Amino acid sequence: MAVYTQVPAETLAEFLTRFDVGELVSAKGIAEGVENSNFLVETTGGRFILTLYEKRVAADDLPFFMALLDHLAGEGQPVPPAVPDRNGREIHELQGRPACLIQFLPGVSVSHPTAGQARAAGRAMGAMHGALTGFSGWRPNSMGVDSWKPLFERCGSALDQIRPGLYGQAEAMVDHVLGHWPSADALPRAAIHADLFPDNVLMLGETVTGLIDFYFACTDFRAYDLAVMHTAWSFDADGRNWSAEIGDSLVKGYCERFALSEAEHAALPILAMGSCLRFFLSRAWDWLNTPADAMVTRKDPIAYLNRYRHYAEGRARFA
Ligand SMILES: Nc1ncnc2c1ncn2[C@@H]1O[C@H](COP(=O)(O)OP(=O)(O)O)[C@@H](O)[C@H]1O
Ligand SMILES: N[C@@H](CCOP(=O)(O)O)C(=O)O
Repeated sequence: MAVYTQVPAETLAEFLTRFDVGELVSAKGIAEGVENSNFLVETTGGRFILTLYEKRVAADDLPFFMALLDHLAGEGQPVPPAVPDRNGREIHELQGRPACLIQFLPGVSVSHPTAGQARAAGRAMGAMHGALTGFSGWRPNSMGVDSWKPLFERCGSALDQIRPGLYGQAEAMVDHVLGHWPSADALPRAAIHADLFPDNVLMLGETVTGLIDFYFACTDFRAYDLAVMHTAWSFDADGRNWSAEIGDSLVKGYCERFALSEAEHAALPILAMGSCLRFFLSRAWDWLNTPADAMVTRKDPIAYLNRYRHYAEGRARFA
């Protein structure tokens, strides 16, 4: 459960008076998510998501995320922009944290996507990339390739507390990925989501109703976004089994909406290995450093070591 910061009902009711959204009816902490504190807020005017930004989201980055969401919403993409207050402000402070009131979108995130759902999600990413070609905002990837070795070093030998021998395995992954990563100008760069896991795609049946959680969005290789999606969607939870059907459906759907160049397609395996390393490292760090009293379910880093091996050994491929 991701609620790091509690908001008393009186404080929330007072906060909502800044907006034209009616009066507070109910508020519930949201179980899903690991990064921020999220609440489902009902008012006499409708439903909203209240997000308090924690640890990895820097307040200075919020204007980029909000501009990205406003741009995508303006292009008709299914994303939830922030609700402005009566003075047009989207970014606020609540309980000492940066906070936004966000439009609520219908839909549920799927745990076991079908091929049809994977294809729809791939299409949604392709359409989002198309809509972002006109977006000029820029943000470096704070969880990108330059951060991986420092993060590995910060985890250090404590990795062996997660599983004996993990430090050496992680070191080999870092060496391989950094040694084979495409040079900065080798592939097209653009604004990307960078975390489009199934839990960040809301669906009703095979229709995508929402793309959410843009708080890792950044400028990076565009094809890296598809690689992240492939690593997140086409395996079972512990990363032991890969589904060619799901993986191929994602890529097929994506290419129905946005073209992949030959160079991007050829780079997908190393981009996927980089994605596995990135999520392995952030999960390992969180595993070792999440406060004992945080209402959050830690995510298993080994599931990303397992995925990495599939790509490294050619058992997971790109259509
Ligand atoms: N705009 C939204 N509309 C509907 N539900 C949302 C919206 N934003 C977030 N949620 C719900 O809150 C959960 C956590 O949000 P998310 O942004 O993924 O959190 P975190 O940043 O902590 O990972 C989502 O899985 C979803 O259930
Ligand atoms: N998707 C990442 C963690 C980031 O959490 P999210 O809830 O913001 O998607 C992972 O699974 O490690």
